[in-house]
Amino acid sequence: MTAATNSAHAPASDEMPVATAVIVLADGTVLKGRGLGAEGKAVGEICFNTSMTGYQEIMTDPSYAGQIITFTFPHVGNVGANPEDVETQRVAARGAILNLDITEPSSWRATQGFDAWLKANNLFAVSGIDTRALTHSIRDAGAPNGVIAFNAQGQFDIPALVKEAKAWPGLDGMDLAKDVTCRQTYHWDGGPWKLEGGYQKAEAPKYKVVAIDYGAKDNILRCLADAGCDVTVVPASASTEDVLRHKPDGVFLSNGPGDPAATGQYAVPVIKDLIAKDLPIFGICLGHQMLALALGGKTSKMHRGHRGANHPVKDFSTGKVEITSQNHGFEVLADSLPKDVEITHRSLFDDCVEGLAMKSKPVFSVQYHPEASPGPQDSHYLFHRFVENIAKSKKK
Ligand SMILES: NC(=O)CC[C@H](N)C(=O)O
Repeated sequence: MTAATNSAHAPASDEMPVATAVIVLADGTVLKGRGLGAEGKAVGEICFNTSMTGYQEIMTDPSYAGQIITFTFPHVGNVGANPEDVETQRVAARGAILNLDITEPSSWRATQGFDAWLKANNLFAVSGIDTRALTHSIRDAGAPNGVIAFNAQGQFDIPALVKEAKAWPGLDGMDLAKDVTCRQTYHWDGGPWKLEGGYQKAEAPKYKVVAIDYGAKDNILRCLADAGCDVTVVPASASTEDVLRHKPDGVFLSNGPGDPAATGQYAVPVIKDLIAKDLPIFGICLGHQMLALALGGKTSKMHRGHRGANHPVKDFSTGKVEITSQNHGFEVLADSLPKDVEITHRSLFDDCVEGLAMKSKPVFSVQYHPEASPGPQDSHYLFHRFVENIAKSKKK
């Protein structure tokens, strides 16, 4: 982008009494708006998400570590925040870029305003930005690095912020799973959410699953528990022995932030060992990418990535199209996959690999988010596919 832009719905920057927040991109572009949440600043990759709901789940998805999220939907914050709609307790995203100001929360579930929630989580946000223009620029030029800064007095050292944005190395080659993974092994015992009574206890589990946490969203763990898995969560650095000690019937590889090639340095050898043990394996997003690496494939950074809750994906095993929730900036390169791996799912937007499976073993993964949260639940069947694989392999 070359010029400062402001929303048609918000006063232009020169009419604004004081711009209390800025977005400063590495190319020197400055976008001015109103600060929300906590005062301070953060540097990261500026991406966009097209979901119309679920801003709290998006902000708490650990896969957004190192990223500042532009919400293309203009009304963000209008149903407030509550303690249930979070995907992790430690927020990893670095900030939010909004078009309209946050209004008073209007939902029976809200316990606080989104602004207060951002502040309580030490997150920086800016409203009054022409998010449409910013999104078009990301679409055309790729996701830029930038700084989000909120200062109530409107005092910003712009050249220093440009320097900071330029100096940030970017997500390519960055391992962030080590920052967001759990510190210790724990047992997951949360179940699905019901309108009456909120989160339930899961039904009596049938199978033991170890979930390797590279930055797992809680709803994945809830979906595994709901499908009949007794889930033990281990840190990203867990060794093969650490995983096998729990005598799992199956292993789950979680989503997570950063570059799979960087995270794979320590995770891929463990995944290779687990494949060799013939354990049923299911991977989601970063887990899918690292499974591909363990199988001999390659990943690379996408131009703008896929982030939203309306991405059509085709499942070639059934011929069905499902509308999926997505959040990825890296992809598995189809041509890099060995013969024993088939591509099971592809994006109907750009043909990108969205799922793969080994032909000879009960090992499969998807690039998108079947747990939704937010988004449609078309893909929940994958948790049952994993459990069926476990049931079959136990019968052998
Ligand atoms: N949601 C995820 O697991 C994201 C995976 C990876 N960090 C990517 O951006 O592609």
